[in-house]
Amino acid sequence: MANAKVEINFIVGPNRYVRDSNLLEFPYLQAVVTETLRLHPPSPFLIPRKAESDDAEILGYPIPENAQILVNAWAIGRDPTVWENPERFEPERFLGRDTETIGKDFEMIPFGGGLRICPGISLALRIVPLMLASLIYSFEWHPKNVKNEFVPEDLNMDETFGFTLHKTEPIYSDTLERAYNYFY
Ligand code: HEM
Repeated sequence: MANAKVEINFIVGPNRYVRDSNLLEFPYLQAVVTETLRLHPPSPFLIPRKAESDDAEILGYPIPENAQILVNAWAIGRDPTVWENPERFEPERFLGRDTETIGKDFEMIPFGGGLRICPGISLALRIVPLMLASLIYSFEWHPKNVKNEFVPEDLNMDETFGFTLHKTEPIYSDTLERAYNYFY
């Protein structure tokens, strides 16, 4: 977050708003978003498929006709044969890499792939960084543990699986509460 904040402050300067035209100037922030989508894909099993015939085979496993198929996008993004230190959050691994390859090279498929790839991918890859950049630029974020201390290692990063993936224990933030009280 500190790296992203330095990058955003450098480009946006004081007393202004983050604009969508700034996005190409935030390579680190873009890498943070891509790394987040790799480790925490919001749709961990994509949208279920159905095998339409009985002659399908995947890696030698026969797939019965009408079987419901879930693609584990969460596991693909953490495949140790593809990713170095797969469990580590390292945005640097994406610096200099083109996000246009998401969904095409199948190393990570947070938006699915092929004919039924998420049609909102282009919008999402602009709106999410814009929103995140605005939040980082406009607020100080200090996630606290139950003892009201900021200890990054204490953050519970467990996830609950379902049609969408979410944090089991929400991040509490004074800033979030202040922002909420301000608006409501
Ligand atoms: C970070 C944001 C988003 C993520 C991670 C995401 C992810 C996905 C995934 C994984 C699928 C299933 C693809 C598959 O099964 O192969 C999907 C489908 C879809 N998404 Fe998204 N999506 C996002 C944002 C959006 C937005 C902004 C829109 C629309 C404006 C959108 C519209 C759709 C639609 C209509 C489908 C169904 C496509 C079909 O079945 O043919 N998504 N999305």
